[in-house]
Amino acid sequence: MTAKLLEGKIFAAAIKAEAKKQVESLQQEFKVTPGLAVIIVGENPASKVYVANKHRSCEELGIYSEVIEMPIDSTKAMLLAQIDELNHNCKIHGILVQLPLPPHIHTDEAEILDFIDPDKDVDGFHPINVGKLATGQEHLVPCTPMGCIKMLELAGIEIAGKNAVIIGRSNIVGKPMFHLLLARDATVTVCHSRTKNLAAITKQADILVAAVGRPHFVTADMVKPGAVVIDVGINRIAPKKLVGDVDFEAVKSVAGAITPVPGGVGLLTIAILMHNTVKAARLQLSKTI
Ligand SMILES: Nc1nc(=O)c2c([nH]1)NC[C@@H]1CN(c3ccc(C(=O)N[C@@H](CCC(=O)O)C(=O)O)cc3)C=[N+]21
Repeated sequence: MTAKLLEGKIFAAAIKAEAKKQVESLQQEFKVTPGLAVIIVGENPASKVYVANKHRSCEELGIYSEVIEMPIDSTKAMLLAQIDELNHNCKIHGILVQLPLPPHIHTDEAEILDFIDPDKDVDGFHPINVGKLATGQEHLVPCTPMGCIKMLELAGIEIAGKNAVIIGRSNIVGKPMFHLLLARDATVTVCHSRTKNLAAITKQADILVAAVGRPHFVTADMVKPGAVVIDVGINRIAPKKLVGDVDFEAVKSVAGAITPVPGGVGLLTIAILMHNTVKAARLQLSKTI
C-alpha cells in the first residue's frame, strides 16, 4: 500500500486564491491594502526561507509587506518600542515577531509577544487569542496548526469522532492543534517527551500529527495502517537537505495519507499567514467604521 500524498502547494494555492479575492474586495470597498510586518532579530539562516516565502506570497496577493531587521544585540526595550510603533501604524494590520529570539532576550519572549495588539497578532500567540481558541471563540489562530486543519478539510478528511494523536506540546503547534481538533469533535491525545509507551498510543491514531523537531522520529511501527500522517517537523540535516519528523519512505507504505517535507504543511503555514493578515485587516476596519 502506498499513502496518498497530501501536497501542500495544492491546498496553499486554494487558500491564497481566496485571500487574494478578499484583498481585492478590501481595496474596492474601503481603499485599504492589508499590510504585514515581520520583525527579525539577528541573523537566523532558518528564518530566511520562511521570510523569503512570506515576502513572495505577499507580493503575489497584493498584500503590503515590511521586513524589519533588528540587530542581534537589540534590547527588550528596543523591541517593545518597535512593536508599539507598528501597533499604531495604520498601514500595518498584522505583526509577526520571528521566533526564536536571541538568547539574551529569550526569557522576555512572553512579555514581547503580549505587547502586540491582539487584533494584529497574525501568529495567534497572544494570551487573548490563546484564551479565545481554548474557549471555542477562534479568532486569530496559529498558522501551522490551522494549516493542518484546513488541509484536512480541503482533502475531505473527516475529523469528528476520529482518534487524533499529537506528538509535541509546544505553544506554537501541539497545544493549539489540540484545541482545533477538539473543537472539531476529534478525541485528542497529546504525547510528549515523558509519555510512556508512545508507540502503543500513536498506533491508535486515525490522524497522527508529528511536531517533535527530531528527524525520522515517527517510524512505520508507530503508525496504524491507513492513518493520516501530518508531518509538522522542519529539520535541516544538511545545508540543502530539509526533512520532517516522520520517516517518510517507511511510513508512506503504512499510512493512508501523508504530508511530505518540504512541500507539505510549511506551505500552508504561509498561506494561513496571508489569510490571517486579511482577516486582521477586516477586523480593524470593522472597529474604525
Ligand atoms: N513568530 C513565528 N511564526 C512562525 O510561523 C514561525 C516562526 N516565528 N519562526 C520560524 C518558524 C518556521 N516557519 C516556517 C514556515 C514555512 C516554511 C516553508 O515555507 N516551508 C517550505 C519550504 C521549505 C524549503 O524549501 O526549504 C516547505 O516546507 O516546503 C518554513 C518555515 C514559520 N515559523
